[in-house]
Amino acid sequence: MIHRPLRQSRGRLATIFAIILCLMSAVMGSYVYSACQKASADYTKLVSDIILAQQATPQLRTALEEASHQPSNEPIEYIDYFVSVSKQHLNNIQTTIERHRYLTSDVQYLTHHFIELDSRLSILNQQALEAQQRPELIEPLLRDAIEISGSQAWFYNQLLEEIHAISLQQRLVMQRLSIAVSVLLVLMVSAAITLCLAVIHLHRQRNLMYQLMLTDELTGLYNRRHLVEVAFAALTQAQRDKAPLSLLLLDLDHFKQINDKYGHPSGDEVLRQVSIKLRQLSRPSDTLARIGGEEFCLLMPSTSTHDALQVADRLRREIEANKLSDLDQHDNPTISIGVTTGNGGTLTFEQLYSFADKALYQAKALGRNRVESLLPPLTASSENTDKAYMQSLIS
Ligand SMILES: Nc1nc2c(ncn2[C@@H]2O[C@H](COP(=O)(O)OP(=O)(O)OP(=O)(O)O)[C@@H](O)[C@H]2O)c(=O)[nH]1
Repeated sequence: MIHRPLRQSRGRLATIFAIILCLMSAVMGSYVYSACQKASADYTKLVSDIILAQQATPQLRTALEEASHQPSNEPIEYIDYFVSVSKQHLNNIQTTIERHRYLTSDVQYLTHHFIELDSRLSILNQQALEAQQRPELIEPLLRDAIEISGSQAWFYNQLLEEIHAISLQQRLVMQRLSIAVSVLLVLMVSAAITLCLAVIHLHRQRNLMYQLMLTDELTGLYNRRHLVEVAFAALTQAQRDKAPLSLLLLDLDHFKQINDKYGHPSGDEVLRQVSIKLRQLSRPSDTLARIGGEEFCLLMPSTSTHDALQVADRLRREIEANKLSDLDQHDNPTISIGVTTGNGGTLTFEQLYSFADKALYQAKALGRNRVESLLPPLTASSENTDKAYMQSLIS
């Protein structure tokens, strides 16, 4: 049998372990959630926006270069077209970037290029308007536009490289994520198992505690607390059914001498052996309890005084005949028994007990190893009959 404090500390450990597992699961869960968000970000639209912008840039540049070789009013239109297409691409890219919050922080360092390119395109637009009045401005304007398209090409390249690096990170995150999910699953399963074990353990503890509360540790018989509870219910039932309820008080004779001669452990063994014998001899519907050192009680529902006296005498004879190997033959224990019966009246357990106790006292006084009965006043008339019957049994 496992020692009780050990059981308790095991239960506490299981609870602590379960709490730690739950906390770890929560931490892992939040990590998995954020990693999932990161890994699931879709940059396809952004990449296609950049590639479109990248593809448009050389065409615009070529058109601008061609326009610079044919001095006419047409370059202004080219510049207008260049500005509006470039602004549109920049806008698209910026909007898509803003939609991906994990990406925004990674490309933060490129933000000022956005602003710069945008403002340069706006200035170019203004200058194009002026150049309509002053044709000499067209040439420097075209040079500026070509330079801006170069900056754009560099910028788009940078962005693509950045996204490529981010997608590599994503793959890494995916790998870590799958490991984390596996760990999380293991943790959750362990937590569930530990919790189940803790619940089972607590349930067993509770049952054991309940059993300890109701039984006598030395003999395994019921204790006084349980007897009183059962007696209360049995008395109520007996009163309702107007049925008899008998109570036997059994006390080992000269038990002190056994203790003194053979020692306390042997005395304990005698108590255990006598308990086993009494349990074997009593009916399952009766309640047998150890209520004191060497004192036992047998509660017998629906049993008349006549039947109770028969049972008592059988118990007395069996205990007397039951030879215990540890003791010398003449030291074999005997018992004295006090019997009483409630006949459906309003007797309490304490009153019934005091009648049985007085009967037991009488049995001791009359020489021990015998059965005596004492009935409550209302049924006293039957007492003489029982006593006469008992006397015949004893003699
Ligand atoms: N070994 C053992 N002895 C116990 C236990 N409980 C009580 N006793 C002993 O039981 C003895 C009871 O002594 P007494 O009350 O004088 O009763 P007795 O010697 O049986 O004498 P009578 O009842 O008058 O026949 C005492 O010596 C107690 O120490 C127990 O759990 N184990």
